[in-house]
Amino acid sequence: MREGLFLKMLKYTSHILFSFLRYRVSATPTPQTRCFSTKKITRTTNLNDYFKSQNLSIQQESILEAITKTQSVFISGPAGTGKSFVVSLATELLRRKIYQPSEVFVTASTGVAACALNGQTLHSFAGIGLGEGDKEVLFRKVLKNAKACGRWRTAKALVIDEISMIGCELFEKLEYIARNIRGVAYMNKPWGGIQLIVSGDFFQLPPIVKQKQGFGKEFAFEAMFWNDSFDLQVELTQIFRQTDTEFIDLLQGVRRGRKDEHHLGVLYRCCNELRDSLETVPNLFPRNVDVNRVNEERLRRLGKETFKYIARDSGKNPWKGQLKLGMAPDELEICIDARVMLIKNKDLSAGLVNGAAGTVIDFVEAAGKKHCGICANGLLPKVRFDSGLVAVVNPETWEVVEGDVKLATRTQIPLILAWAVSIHKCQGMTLECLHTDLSRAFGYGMVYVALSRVRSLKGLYLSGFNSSKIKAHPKVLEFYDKSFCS
Ligand SMILES: Nc1ncnc2c1ncn2[C@@H]1O[C@H](COP(=O)(O)OP(=O)(O)OP(=O)(O)O)[C@@H](O)[C@H]1O
Repeated sequence: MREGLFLKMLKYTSHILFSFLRYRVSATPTPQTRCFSTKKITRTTNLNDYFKSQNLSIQQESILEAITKTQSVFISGPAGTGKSFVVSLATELLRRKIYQPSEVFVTASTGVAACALNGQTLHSFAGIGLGEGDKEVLFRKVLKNAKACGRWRTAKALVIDEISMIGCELFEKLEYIARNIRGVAYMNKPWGGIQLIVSGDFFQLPPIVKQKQGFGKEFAFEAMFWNDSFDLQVELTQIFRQTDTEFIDLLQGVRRGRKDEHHLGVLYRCCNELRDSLETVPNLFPRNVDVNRVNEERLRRLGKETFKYIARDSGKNPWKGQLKLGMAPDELEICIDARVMLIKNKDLSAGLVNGAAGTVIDFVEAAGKKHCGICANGLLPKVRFDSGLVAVVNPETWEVVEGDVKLATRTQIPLILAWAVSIHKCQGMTLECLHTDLSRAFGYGMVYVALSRVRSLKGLYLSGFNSSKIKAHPKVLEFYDKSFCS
């Protein structure tokens, strides 16, 4: 009886404590020169000291504390609030301190997002192929797949990044599989008792769903068990990517589909400021056909000798296939003066980070076997980054890891042509400057994703902009107003 009362009080106190996290606080800009400790978490790490060394915001720290207590958490918030950053720390924490590495599965809705976390797509983890068929059909499909069954049954924690692109139907089907595959003892628990760490911003790119007729629900938050799936739902509010308060306000408005006259004026001015210097600025396009066309045209226009780098892959499908869908291309063709962009963090302190743009200035002999056999002549590109830093870009390896086991790898030069990039591919990136042609923007959230990549208004150039392209889905607005009211 007493124990019941104690548990109730504990639940009530934690409810009060965490309900404050559901409320927004004003976006406070912070300096961007903070550096993070690269210290690894081990079983003996003192977590208070570790959190301090990471310069976490109060909200970020509270999330990690809740995760340490094995709570299931939904981490949301505007672009640049550090959702992915917290997810990476949470993964380390879960693997090194709370569970065994093999009990923690890291997934994302898309190949690009999964590769960024060295994880796998949610579809591959679940063993559901394309996810077609009703929940019972998929459940039986998973039962026939010993490896997928093994994953579901060993999982103690499941990380899902970029949830905005997972549809409601799929979320419900996966919950059903989790609940039914893990044995009778877990049938009454949401997700069969697996601790969920889910992250994403529903104001960003929505799911591409083939709707079952009459289903009527699109977003994962509309799922039957959404609220029961989490002990804590947090909207991070402190923005780290931008520091200029006017730009932060503008982005917050665009995120919620607001067409404030002052902000529209600012955006239309960004259209008028197109200059010659645009030659070197990355162009973000809504559609891949435009991306490929522009990159191809600009490469050929240079008329220089090109060098090809062919990705080297290991492992089996579907993991190998997932790496193909990631950022590193099958074949990278570049030449001197080609505009390129880094697609992996190489040296945070030197600013060699995912999204850093530059120009190829030379090809140099690779020391030792550093070219990893991905280019015929053994030469590696030397790039002058826009920050002024010059670096030879060595091959990097992307991995699909399950626990401590590598399922597949791809080795390639971590560069892509950067005259043009698709808005879908740059979700998650931070860019110093960009030009985006929004004339063919479609759907909800696309304008917001494009604009929020850049650190400041100084670096933003627009064309084809029309205020009707700023759109927030009414259901998303309602969900955020209900769940994180101010
Ligand atoms: N506590 C922090 N202190 C300083 N910088 C931080 C902190 N948290 C995150 N950042 C930095 O802010 C930038 C944006 O973080 P991140 O990409 O994780 O944001 P996000 O919310 O996932 O954005 P998006 O929705 O666009 O993917 C990164 O450069 C990251 O290193």
